[in-house]
Amino acid sequence: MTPSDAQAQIQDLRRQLQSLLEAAHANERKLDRFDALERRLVAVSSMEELVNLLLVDCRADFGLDAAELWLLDPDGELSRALPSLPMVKAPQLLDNHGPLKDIFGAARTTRLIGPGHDEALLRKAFDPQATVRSAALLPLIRQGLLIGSLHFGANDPERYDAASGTKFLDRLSAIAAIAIESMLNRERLRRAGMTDGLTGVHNRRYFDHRSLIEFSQAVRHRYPLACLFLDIDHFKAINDGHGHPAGDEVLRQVGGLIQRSLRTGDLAARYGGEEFVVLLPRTDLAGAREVAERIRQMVQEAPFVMPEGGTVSATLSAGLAMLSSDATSFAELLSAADRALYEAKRAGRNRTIADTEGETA
Ligand SMILES: Nc1nc2c(ncn2[C@@H]2O[C@H](COP(=O)(O)OP(=O)(O)OP(=O)(O)O)[C@@H](O)[C@H]2O)c(=O)[nH]1
Repeated sequence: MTPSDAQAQIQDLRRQLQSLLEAAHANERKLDRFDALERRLVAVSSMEELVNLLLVDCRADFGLDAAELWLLDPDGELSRALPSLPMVKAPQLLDNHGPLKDIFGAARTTRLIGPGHDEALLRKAFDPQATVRSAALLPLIRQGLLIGSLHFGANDPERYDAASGTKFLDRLSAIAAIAIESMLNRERLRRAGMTDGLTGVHNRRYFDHRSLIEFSQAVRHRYPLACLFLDIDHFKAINDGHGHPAGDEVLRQVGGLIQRSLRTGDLAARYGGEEFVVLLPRTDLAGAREVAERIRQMVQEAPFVMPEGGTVSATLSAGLAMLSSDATSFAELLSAADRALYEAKRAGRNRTIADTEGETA
């Protein structure tokens, strides 16, 4: 070997060493980023924070071009809860396992897709506008069940290829699945604490809390606030004539019907047995009367279909009051609406009566 050959060999070895060092540094940085992400994942405190972390922050931190989260939501629980949450990008909710099966089949392990492979799957897994050329599709599994999937996509065709290792990604998907499951459980508990178990509308506890906020907002910003008390007529006779479960079913359906008649920002709650209360912020007397009458008529016309067959009919009475300009407490509004309800019952039921004492509109 000549001195110049030896020199060239040393140069070559230096280059190899340099590139190994760079790869080691790159891996270390990658490990640090995963580490930081894992720590943030286990510390999130709300569903929206978790979704933003997986879809927005991950994308920025890892230099991805697309990120998607699919969550299985067979009974529509998430589709009811998520729209009210402030999220930059929402997860896609699946009402069945089909799309997850298309990706993972029976294997349910991380799938790396490089260029020229499974392009139809890439189009399914990402927004059609994203020009994803390679991707990592991560299954989210909890207690042996596939609960969703997390998709990372890159325009760079070399970013993910089938031969790469998936150790980091497997770990990330396991932690993401735990974080999602515990967030869903927390969200369920939170909602259960403010929801009436039978009718699905808010419970009295939540109403007591929210009504004080609505009251002070209406006073501060000087906008009208209407309160309705809605009480099913002769409910005892429904229970006595058709049985308690039939009474429960009527209550459940009336609750749903009230909820569907309201706008976002209105508040409906089950106040007691067969009595509901509704708060309508920024609504004047005429508007509130219209809402009460709409609900009353819908109840009057509804055949309440029973699960074991047959129908039950019902009517309800409504008492309506407006927050008066000199009101000093929310209780005054409640008792005015209650008084009006009493009048509606006394006048023959199945009607709406507005309290006139505190009326300002
Ligand atoms: N099925 C069922 N019944 C309930 C529930 N909560 C309260 N009730 C019943 O609702 C009935 C209310 O009866 P009342 O207060 O006498 O009033 P009403 O028969 O509706 O008569 P008016 O309000 O005067 O038209 C009672 O028989 C309660 O037992 C419930 O969750 N489910």
